[in-house]
Amino acid sequence: MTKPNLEFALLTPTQMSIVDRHAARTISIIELMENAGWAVTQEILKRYRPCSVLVLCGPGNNGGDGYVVARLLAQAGWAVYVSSIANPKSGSDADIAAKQWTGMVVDDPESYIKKVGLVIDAVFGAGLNKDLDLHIANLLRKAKHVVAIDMPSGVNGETGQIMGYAPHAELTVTFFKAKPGHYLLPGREYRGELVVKDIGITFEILSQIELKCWLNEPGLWQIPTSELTDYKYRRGTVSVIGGSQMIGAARLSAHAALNSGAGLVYIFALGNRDCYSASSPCFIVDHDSLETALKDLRRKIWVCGPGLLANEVNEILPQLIAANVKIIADAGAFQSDQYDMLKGVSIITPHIGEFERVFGKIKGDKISAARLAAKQIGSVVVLKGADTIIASPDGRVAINQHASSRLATAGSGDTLTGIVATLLATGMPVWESACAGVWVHGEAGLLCDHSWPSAEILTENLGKARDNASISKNIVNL
Ligand SMILES: NC(=O)C1=CN([C@@H]2O[C@H](COP(=O)(O)OP(=O)(O)OC[C@H]3O[C@@H](n4cnc5c(N)ncnc54)[C@H](O)[C@@H]3O)[C@@H](O)[C@H]2O)[C@@H](O)CC1
Ligand SMILES: [K+]
Repeated sequence: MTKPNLEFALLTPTQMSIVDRHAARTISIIELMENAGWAVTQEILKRYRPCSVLVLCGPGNNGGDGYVVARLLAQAGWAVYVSSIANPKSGSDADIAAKQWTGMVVDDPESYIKKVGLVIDAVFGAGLNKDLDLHIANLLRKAKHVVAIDMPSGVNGETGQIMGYAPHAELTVTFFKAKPGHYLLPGREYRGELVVKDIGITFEILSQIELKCWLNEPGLWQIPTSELTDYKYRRGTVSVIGGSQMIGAARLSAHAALNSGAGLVYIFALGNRDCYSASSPCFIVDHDSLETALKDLRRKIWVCGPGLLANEVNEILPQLIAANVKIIADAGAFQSDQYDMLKGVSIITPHIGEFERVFGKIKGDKISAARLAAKQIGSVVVLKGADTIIASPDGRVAINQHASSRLATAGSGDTLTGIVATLLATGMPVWESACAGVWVHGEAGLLCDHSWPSAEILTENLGKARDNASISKNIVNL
């Protein structure tokens, strides 16, 4: 069993409170709060000129951090006003921090919030457990420049969903590890610049937590690099089912497989064979039956779905599943709400519309929905979007932020299937192949020198994108 990656681990607020409890054995909460406040203050001093500041403090430890920031900014000579949105519980750590604030406490934050140069949002952090009251929302709504401690109040740290209201922060400073809500939409759009600060909690504590969620970055997975002794079969063989009518999608997928490093790419055409043959001298277009193709033990990776009609998928997919090959299913494979037909594939790559067609409307958050779907069909689910989620049936989830709107073009999904197929063909494990493929896809878009690449142009950048993903990283492991 490989050790979980610590560098890119994301912690839910619940996991973070477990970390706090373990940390409290060696470092007191009040000390952690002092460190947190100090860390936030340093980041503010780096970015803003001295100005008047209103610190909005909630009743919990997030508010406690706020009182520390207020004290340290005042010590630095800033004009600081504090407003207690709710008083901390008597004797609590936040209460201790509040008592150390001896400056101005204002009862009418409304009259200050528009006048001050900066608002520090220390209302709620990890402890947010219900929608923001209207009066808190209306107050925060008036703030112009906001620095959020841990999370903009109202952003759910686990799901990124907005609970009633949340301010748009320019900067969010969080502690020890980022939270999924910092990267999931819509939360990601509310947190501004994100800084993760060490506040004295050691990484060893993470061995007490069952890590389940990561940011999708190189180092979470490793892509094989090219070697002197490479030969085409070692690079990997990818086979793509080509539709009889919509022949562009399978070709894009096949091109993406070739350009991301597959040694051989076959197209098994269900019609229009000559068009497939003419489209690239590098494709091998099958002339024999599917049964014969599946007997070739080197052809273990198949793409099924791009450009396929429902009846074509219904005919081919069961044969591929029965042959026990690894399948990446996309597009045409998502035309029915019978998810049972996907059992036996390795990876599915639906966008939200396709996902909901197969698994039903997403109720609640996307991570839970993708995890459940992965479990239901026993396959890795790549739920595509601006915050693509890659969920494994064993519960692991990666959130991808390495992408841009350059990927929002027809055929872009077909290229993703080709990349993922190539990586799977290298022998990488399934979830890791999907994660790495999503990152490489995003990188191919970012490498374009303009904002509007076609899917064909994306495929041209894939070799370089794969190289960039392979650049060795120092991986921190327990
Ligand atoms: N994670 C860490 O290592 C550390 C965390 N600290 C801070 O502690 C915070 C977490 O502290 P807490 O667990 O006390 O949680 P919070 O400070 O986020 O708030 C919890 C309190 O707010 C109430 N509340 C939650 N949502 C509400 C709503 N919508 N309306 C009204 N009341 C609501 C809760 O009932 C509870 O009383 C973190 O966000 C961080 O800022 C630091 O102080 C120290 C170190
Ligand atoms: K906050």
